[in-house]
Amino acid sequence: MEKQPKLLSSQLLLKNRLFEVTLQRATLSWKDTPAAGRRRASGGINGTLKVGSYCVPVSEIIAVRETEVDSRTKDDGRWQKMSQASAGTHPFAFTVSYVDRGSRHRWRCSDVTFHCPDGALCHQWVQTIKEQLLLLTNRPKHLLVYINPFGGKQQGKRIYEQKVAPLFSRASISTDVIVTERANHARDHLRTDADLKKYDGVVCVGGDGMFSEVIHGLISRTQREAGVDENCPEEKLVPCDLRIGIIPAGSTDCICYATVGVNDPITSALHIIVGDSQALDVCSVHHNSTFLRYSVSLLGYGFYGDVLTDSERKRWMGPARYDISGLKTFLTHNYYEGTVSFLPNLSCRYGRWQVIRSKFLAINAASMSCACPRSPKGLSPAAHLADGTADLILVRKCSRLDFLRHLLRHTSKDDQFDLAFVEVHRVRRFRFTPKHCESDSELDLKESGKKLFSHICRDHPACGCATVNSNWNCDGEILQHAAIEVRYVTNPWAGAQISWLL
Ligand SMILES: CCCCCCCCCCCCC/C=C/[C@@H](O)[C@H](CO)NC(=O)CCCCCCCCCCCCCCC
Ligand SMILES: Nc1ncnc2c1ncn2[C@@H]1O[C@H](COP(=O)(O)OP(=O)(O)OP(=O)(O)O)[C@@H](O)[C@H]1O
Ligand SMILES: [Ca+2]
Repeated sequence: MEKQPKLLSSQLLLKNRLFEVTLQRATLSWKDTPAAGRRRASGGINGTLKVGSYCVPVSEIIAVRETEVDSRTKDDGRWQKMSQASAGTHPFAFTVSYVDRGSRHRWRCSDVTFHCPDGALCHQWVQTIKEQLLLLTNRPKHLLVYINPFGGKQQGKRIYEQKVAPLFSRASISTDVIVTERANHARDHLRTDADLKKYDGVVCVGGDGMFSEVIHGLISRTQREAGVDENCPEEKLVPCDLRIGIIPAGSTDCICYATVGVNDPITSALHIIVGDSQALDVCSVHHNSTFLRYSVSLLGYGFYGDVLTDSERKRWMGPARYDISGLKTFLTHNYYEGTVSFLPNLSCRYGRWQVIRSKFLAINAASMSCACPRSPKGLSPAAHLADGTADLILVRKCSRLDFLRHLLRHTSKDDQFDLAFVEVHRVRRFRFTPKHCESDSELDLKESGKKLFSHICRDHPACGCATVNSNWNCDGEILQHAAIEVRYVTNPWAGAQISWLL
């Protein structure tokens, strides 16, 4: 193997001890020098070389700067007193901020300060690291940020200002920040007003609903500019070339959790800074030939539709609304009759549609795992993020106790699909027609002012336990139609590349 030359190698002081510091093969490393005598054992970062040795890939360096030398310096958040001798022999210093990978996918920004014997050497280190950082072309420089001040526990603004903005500024990322004033403010601004050429990405501070606003704004704008008709289900959409980042500040945060592994604002900010990206599946939802919405996480009819419908009236409760509405919906135990048709993801290009007519407690299409703090492995743990398919989970009518067994398995290691009344299919397209609008009378019913959910189930006139139709929960938004057709909007064979996370 060809030996790559060291870009830089010097003996520098770190916390009053001499370290051999090298920059080589896009990695900054430092290790105790033999002259430094016996060392206490110390844990490594980002892959330990050995005791007292550390390395950080340049791709995980956030920033480097020359530092004022005081006889006291701050390392790892603690004040260290530099000995007079060290301050005298090494009066120049530079600080490297880097990603410190913690446990369970949690990232933090740590600082390490190296002291140099002369100013020229210090300057050379800073310049060389800066030059290496400039080679990383996937990092964003200008971002457009939308903050939903009312998402989740209404902490979006504080989270951004206290945890995220200081990191963006340290990484020399410039931002235009818009605090939204109404629902769909971000979507409409992206769709028509925003000067997108100025930015390398769009960041939303909020939950899944804010991410949904951003993808709707960006996808619609891109299609309009390319002359693609979103209402036509057969049209192939043009991919957007802006990346989208999420700073989690919502109630479910499942898109963030399922892509990053944790819903932590600092971790997400660091992923954005280092330019990480992840393709996501996006599916389009149509009713007849009318475009309704795009979805990236869950399309849920029955249980999750009813939870959402009920929870919207309890928004003031914050994230707890889902637990209260979840309990209420569970106790109500509604089921819905209808026909699900789907195109399985088989290797044959012209697969056959399968049709299932039944009574369902829930019909869930998970385009990704939908992992979230309530369910760390998600609704469908094996669903892929960008394969052009969804896992269609059909939960047929069963007893409350059986449904509880199914729900409980979302919170444990047990298989939620290994139950007689649950089946799961990996699909590229699907349709649903509720029994009561099989003749396409749904719209007429709505227009004549009859609320569908006020209909009493014919099977249970006495108890009134079941309504005729549920609503679709589309990434946390209620759809206006129960009869829908869903397809993955990009090439079903290559996987979707429509939107991607920073
Ligand atoms: C007994 C405990 C069972 C716990 C079962 C937990 C399953 C949780 C599965 C969460 C799946 C989230 C899917 C993501 C959907 C997002 O696009 C959307 C927008 O953010 N969020 C929701 O719709 C928000 C959906 C939130 C749903 C919460 C459901 C809570 C059910 C509670 C049932 C209690 C039964 C207790 C009986 C004694
Ligand atoms: N300024 C605003 N005023 C009122 N609603 C807003 C505002 N900005 C955005 N919204 C709407 O708030 C809704 C919820 O936002 P968001 O997704 O951020 O939080 P959440 O619903 O609590 O979290 P999750 O979607 O993760 O469950 C979205 O539908 C969004 O359109
Ligand atoms: Ca998928």
